[in-house]
Amino acid sequence: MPMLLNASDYRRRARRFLPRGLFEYIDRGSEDETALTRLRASLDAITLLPAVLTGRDRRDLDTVLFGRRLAAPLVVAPTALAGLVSHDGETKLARAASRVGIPVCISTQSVTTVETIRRGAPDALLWFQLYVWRDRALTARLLERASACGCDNLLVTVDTPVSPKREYNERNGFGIPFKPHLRSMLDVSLHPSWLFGVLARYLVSEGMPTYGHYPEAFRTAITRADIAESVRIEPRLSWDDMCWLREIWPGKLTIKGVLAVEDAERAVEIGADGVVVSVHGGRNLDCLPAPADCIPAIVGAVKGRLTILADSGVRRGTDVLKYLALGAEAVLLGRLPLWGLASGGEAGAEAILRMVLREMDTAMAFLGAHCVPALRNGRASELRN
Ligand SMILES: Cc1cc2nc3c(=O)[nH]c(=O)nc-3n(C[C@H](O)[C@H](O)[C@H](O)COP(=O)(O)O)c2cc1C
Repeated sequence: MPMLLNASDYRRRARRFLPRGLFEYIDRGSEDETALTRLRASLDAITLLPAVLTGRDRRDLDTVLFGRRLAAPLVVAPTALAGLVSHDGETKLARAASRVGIPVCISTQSVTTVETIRRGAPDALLWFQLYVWRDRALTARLLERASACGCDNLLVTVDTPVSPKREYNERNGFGIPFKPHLRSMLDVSLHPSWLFGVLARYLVSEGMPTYGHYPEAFRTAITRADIAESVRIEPRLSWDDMCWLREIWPGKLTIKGVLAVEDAERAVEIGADGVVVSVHGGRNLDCLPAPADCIPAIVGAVKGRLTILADSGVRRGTDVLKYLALGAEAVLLGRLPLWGLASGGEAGAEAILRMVLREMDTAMAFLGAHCVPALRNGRASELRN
């Protein structure tokens, strides 16, 4: 087994294990992938200023988020189809996150239902990510299920009104439901470990994997346009919908995909508890600004009235520290846990999370920051180039 010492090692291993269509679905961006490049450039441009001679030799990463103590200011981000990366992948991610002491956010578009994930990971801190479906009654029913499973934070994703343009998915024949064609069949057959270790295990148990939360009729009769239409992501989503969700959702409400100060202020007005400053990992609109460039203004406007989370582009513990130093209270990790999952299942997901924690700890030692608030309040926040 090759040494997996950083995120690139895990990514390389994931690339070998996964069919190309699935690997690229996870790895790549949209259109010309300039958002991906911008994300890295923005994080790389940030420097952190250390405090020396602090007289301390231990760092504490624990943090209080939405009133709950966590082992670290990290969250496993919602990622559609994580269950394709490893058999039962979403439950494995939940168990890995639970062992590390951080929450995991289940996607509306997970392969495995929230009920099954809860059964497989009874101690996990579960959050739920919502794509609002056109049929609000079906949407409300889905939320009841998430709440009944103990999901205590709802992340409503508002940055995906339409399907992004990801040309490689079309070229690779990657789509849901999976429609076999020559290229994708060849791709799968060239990855026998995935074919037998993941796909075949679904085929012999529950059949072809698909979106587990979608109504039975949608999953079995995809050609029935009326059903597909009812669970289409609502393209006309508005602040009224957020008010409706605030009324019906009993837990914390966080809006994911906010970049403008005005939108963060609206989030406060409708009674949201948090926002995620995110560009969806550079997977949606290719000309969005980088979150690092948006966080300071949002923090300046709404700090103390909203919990501000961030994601996109994190590949090192130092990237997490940079988002924290800009004022985010926690950071979501999307691709990293998936690469860990592909590399070594549940143990791989846990290992990559622990690697990020170690990288954070080492960097905090260099920075003279003994705890997470010290990063936010200390010299590390006087840092932008
Ligand atoms: C394969 C994949 C699937 C994703 N699916 C969802 C999703 O279903 N809902 C959502 O809100 N965000 C989704 N995202 C975005 C992540 O939640 C997160 O914003 C992003 O991955 C963070 O960037 P990073 O991957 O660079 O860490 C997905 C990301 C990836 C990589």
